[in-house]
Amino acid sequence: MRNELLSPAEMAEADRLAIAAGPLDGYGLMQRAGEAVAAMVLARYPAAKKVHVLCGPGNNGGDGYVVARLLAEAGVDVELWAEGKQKPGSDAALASEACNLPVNHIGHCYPEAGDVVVDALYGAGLSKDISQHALAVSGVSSAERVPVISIDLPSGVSGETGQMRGHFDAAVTVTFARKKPGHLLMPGRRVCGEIIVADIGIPDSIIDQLKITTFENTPDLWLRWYFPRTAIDAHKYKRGHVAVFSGGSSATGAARLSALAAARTGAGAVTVLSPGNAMQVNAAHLTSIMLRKADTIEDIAEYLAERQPSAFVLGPGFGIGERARAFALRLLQQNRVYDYDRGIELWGIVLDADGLTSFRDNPDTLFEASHRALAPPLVFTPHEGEFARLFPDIARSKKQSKLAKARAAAQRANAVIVYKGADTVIAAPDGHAAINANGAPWLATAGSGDVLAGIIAGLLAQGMPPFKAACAGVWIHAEAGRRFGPGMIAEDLPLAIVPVLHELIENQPDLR
Ligand SMILES: NC(=O)C1=CN([C@@H]2O[C@H](COP(=O)(O)OP(=O)(O)OC[C@H]3O[C@@H](n4cnc5c(N)ncnc54)[C@H](OP(=O)(O)O)[C@@H]3O)[C@@H](O)[C@H]2O)[C@@H](O)CC1
Ligand SMILES: Nc1ncnc2c1ncn2[C@@H]1O[C@H](COP(=O)(O)OP(=O)(O)O)[C@@H](O)[C@H]1O
Ligand SMILES: [K+]
Repeated sequence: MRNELLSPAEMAEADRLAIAAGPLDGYGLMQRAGEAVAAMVLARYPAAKKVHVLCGPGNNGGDGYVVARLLAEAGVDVELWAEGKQKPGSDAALASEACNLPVNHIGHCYPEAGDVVVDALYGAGLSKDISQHALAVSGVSSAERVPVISIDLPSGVSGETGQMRGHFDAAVTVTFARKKPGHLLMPGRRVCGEIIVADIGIPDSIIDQLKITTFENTPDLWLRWYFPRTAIDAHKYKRGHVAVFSGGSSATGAARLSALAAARTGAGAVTVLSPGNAMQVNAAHLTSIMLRKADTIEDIAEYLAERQPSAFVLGPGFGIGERARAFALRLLQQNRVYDYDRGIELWGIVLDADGLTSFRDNPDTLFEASHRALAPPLVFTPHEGEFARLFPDIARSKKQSKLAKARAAAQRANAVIVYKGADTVIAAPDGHAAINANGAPWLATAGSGDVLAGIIAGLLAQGMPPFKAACAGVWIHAEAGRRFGPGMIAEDLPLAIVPVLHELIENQPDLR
């Protein structure tokens, strides 16, 4: 499955290249788009009393005229409703000329129960708020439970940002060639319904020419080439050793959740680094996970020299303040270690929660350390609040999408950013980014983020490159939560990832 996400500008470029390469011209692509939508409507809604096709002035509307013509030819009762002025000579104008149905003004459209609405008002060209008339049709459709089939995007949703300027609530959205970021980013994702990607004759070779750097986060992105393989002669330290910093005696649970998750993800050994005052409570709750005292910078230096762990988690339940800053900066002083034989980084750091918030007053000290030439691979896992503390100006931007914000932050921090939420975005400093879409609201439970940090560290420790480790970690975490469903608490998650891992490995013969 191809999982590139195309911005509206990239889609327009694909369109241009496809038309230049032939054999289809713009009008031909529009016919194919209309055919795909009409076929879907006929297959899904064979008993529709009436199909209302709403056409805007641009090419989205053009697709709509093709749909209306094809459905009418198939014997469906079709009514056409339009708004806006078409450009004379445009493909859309040609499509409307080829459709002989009477055109009514959208202001008079009142769909009734049993009807179907095809929303072909605005797609990639959305440039302002949708009209009151369009909103009224959307409202009546929802109230009457009339299914809306949106062409390309629910009108009002930006394909670039997922932001909405008034909107339709689609049952199905049919888009072309590839999904767009707006199909996966909130709030747009909420109103797309089922998303169908139709092939309209733009070949993969054209998409390849665009050098796309935005992807839907699916296993295709990281499973085949990057997922850790466990060598037949592995021993525990060869499988990676994760160290997780614990908070003080009343805040140790978060670190243990991370530690357990790292171990379940396949790290061969995991150690909780605990303040002296929390050793007792940690010891009482750990079995396979090791425990070691780490109160000072010197303790960390000693540990680093002695055990050479392959990944750290710093932040969950750690406490905000000078100690977190000092520990993080000490880890960042350590040089990266690249194993040229195996082609892997030998260690990396996941900074989460308090590890991020501790730098809110002076994030530049963190960024200076992360930009040092030999600094180790870094993954930050902020939720929205933590993101705003570290990157307040980026967070404030009204214009930028969550995708653009995560990219800007990754560049500034020279770290992989996992900008969490229902539409988690993973972005790398080199501009690659992925949007995650397999989660479920059950994941919004205290400690869930701590588990995610542990999963990512577990993968980093096994030599997975940081962007791929972050993408895989987010997907596995989301998949485990989605499958577990209601009633899940963070304690359940480390065990819930096991069947997900089994399935991934089953589906990839050379990982078995
Ligand atoms: N390969 C492909 O990509 C293919 C794409 N195809 C289809 O083309 C679609 C993109 O077409 P498009 O570029 O003509 O843009 P579209 O969304 O029809 O709107 C542009 C017009 O609407 C106007 N307008 C915008 N918002 C408005 C508002 N809220 N309220 C009122 N007016 C508003 C805007 O006005 P302006 O900003 O110019 O003032 C302009 O006149 C794409 O989504 C897909 O369906 C297929 O044909 C097959 C191949
Ligand atoms: N509505 C949702 N749908 C899918 N995933 C969600 C949703 N809400 C939260 N999540 C995920 O749950 C996790 C919560 O992490 P975080 O906010 O750090 O929680 P905590 O600090 O309690 O561990 C993140 O991975 C986030 O992406
Ligand atoms: K639309």
